[in-house]
Order: sequence, then C-alpha cells, then structure tokens
Amino acid sequence: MIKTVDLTKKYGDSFAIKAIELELNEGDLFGFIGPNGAGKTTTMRIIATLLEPSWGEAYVCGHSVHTKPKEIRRLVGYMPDFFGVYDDMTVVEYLQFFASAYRINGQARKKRVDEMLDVVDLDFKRDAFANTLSRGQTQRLGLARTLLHDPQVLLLDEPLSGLDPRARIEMRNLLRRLGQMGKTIIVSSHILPELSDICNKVGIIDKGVLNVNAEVEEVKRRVREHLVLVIHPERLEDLDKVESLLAGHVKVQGVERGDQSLRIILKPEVKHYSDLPTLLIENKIPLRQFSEEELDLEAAFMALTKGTSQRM
Ligand SMILES: Nc1ncnc2c1ncn2[C@@H]1O[C@H](COP(=O)(O)OP(=O)(O)OP(=O)(O)O)[C@@H](O)[C@H]1O
Repeated sequence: MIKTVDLTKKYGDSFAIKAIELELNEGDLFGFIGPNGAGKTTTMRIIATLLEPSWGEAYVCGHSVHTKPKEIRRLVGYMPDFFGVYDDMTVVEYLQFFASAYRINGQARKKRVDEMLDVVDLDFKRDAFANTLSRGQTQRLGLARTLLHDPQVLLLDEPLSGLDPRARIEMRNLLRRLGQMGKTIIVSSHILPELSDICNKVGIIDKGVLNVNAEVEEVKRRVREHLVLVIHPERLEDLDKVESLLAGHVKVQGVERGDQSLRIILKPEVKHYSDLPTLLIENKIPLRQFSEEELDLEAAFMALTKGTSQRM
C-alpha cells in the first residue's frame, strides 16, 4: 500500500529526513513517533505528494510520487496537524463545501456528509458553527473532511495533540475503527504509549532517521528482553564510581546517568543480577536504592533505542 525507498529531503546542508524505508500493507495502522522536528510531517507530506523529496521514492498502491501524483491524491487523505475552519460555516456546510471540491454532488453529497458525521460521531453538532467546536470536535471534523473522498490511505499528523483525556480516548477508538475498516493509516505523535495499543506497527524517528520500524508486538517483546535497574547511591559523589564499575560490566548493556541515580540496562539474556549490588557493596558504596524498574513502555523504549540501536 505504502512503500518508501531511500526517501530523503534536504534543506541546504541539513537533512529533514534521511533514507526512510517504510513498507505498509492494507489494514496496517502505523504509529509514527518522534519529537518535534524529527521529520514526521516531511515524510507524510511527501507521501501525500505535497512536497517533493530530494531523492528516493515513495509509492502508494504502486504509484510513484514522481510520476503519478494525481492518482495518489485520489487514494490518500492527509490531515495536517493544524488546519483552519471558516468562521461563517456550520459543520454541515463545511463538509458540503469540501465534498463539492471533490466533485461529490447532489444526493450523493448529502448522503456522504451524513455518513461522515456519523463515523466521527459529530451529527449532534451538524448545525453548530465550525469555529465554536472544541479542539477534540474540530479534530473529528478534520478527520471527517479527510475521509470524504473515501481514501484508502490516511496520513494523520498528530491527531491526538491538544486533546483532553476523554477526547483522546474517543479519537483513539475512531482510529481503531478506521483500521478495522481496512484503511492503511499512518498516525504521528510525539508520545509512544498513546499509540502503542492501537497500532500494529510502530516507527521511531529522530533527527530525520528512522531508528526503529517494527511490529508493536515485536517491540514489546524486545523491550521486555531487557531488565533495567535503578541505583541510587547514598552519597552523590559515588555516582561516578558506580558508573565506572558497571559501564563495562559483562552483564550491562548501557548506563544512563540521572541527577541522583543511574539506570542500568542489562543485556537481554541477563535475568539474575545479585552479584551487582554485592560488587557495589564490596567497593564500599552504600546504597539508598537498588531496584528493578517497572516496565514503562516509553522509558524502556528510549533505553532500548539508545543502548541497542546497532542491533536493529
Ligand atoms: N521549509 C523548510 N525549510 C527548512 N527546514 C525545514 C523546512 N520544513 C521543515 N524543515 C526542517 O526539517 C526538519 C523536520 O521537520 P518536520 O516538520 O518534518 O518535523 P516533525 O517531526 O513533523 O515535527 P513536529 O512534531 O514539530 O511537527 C526540522 O528540523 C525542520 O526544521
């Protein structure tokens, strides 16, 4: 459905995205995660044919963005992270306006608009002015607009951002339903956990580079492979000593330094570590805390991408 090969965009000397390789099939819901400026919007805009790559390829249903942009636009619905609504239009008028832009007219237009209001659960606001909607309702209206021409592929840029917890749950349920309808969806966010339970695939992008691109189940399995220890020495000046004792230890994959404590990422095969506190005590380092970190998907993911990026 979507495939990118060596997809790259440069501005001057800097890379907005670098050699992005993606392959998504029908029904895939891909969580595209990365901090601000990582390259998510750039990637999606190229796939939507709104921006040209510097080099590399992007295909939608086998059509290249270079040679078949018109065909791709028919297949793709792109929802930007910010979009304006017109002050003097009601919700229903807004959707009818865009439906006519897609040349959906007459009875078909009315039917399509009603269906979309139903899909995004906004029928109760059909006669409200679009600029009076809450942020969550506005996002749902944007999604309805994106769905009007029944695109097979949806590119949704941060649809959950700025939503309160309830609106977030509603939007996530909506995305899940769209996935079940067989659409191929890329949905971006800068927060991993909010997408990990609705997506089947996830990609982590940072500074234009796709560090991880895998099935969510596979990622969770990899994350669980690593035990993470939190060590808080009694005396702050011992942080250096703990770090130097453990950084090169045969059981340790990586060490992350905090203000008062250290996170120790153990190698995947390591399940027993009682020799580590013994080692610290033998070296006369009194400990305030030595414990196993609970599985926090986001924290563990970050540790995983830092400590083991060569493996992926
Ligand atoms: N027109 C442009 N000219 C120069 N640099 C640009 C341009 N557009 C984007 N960039 C740069 O490309 C990089 C990627 O930007 P992009 O908007 O794709 O990131 P993003 O992951 O979508 O971030 P956000 O979550 O903030 O939307 C950033 O460093 C950005 O400053």
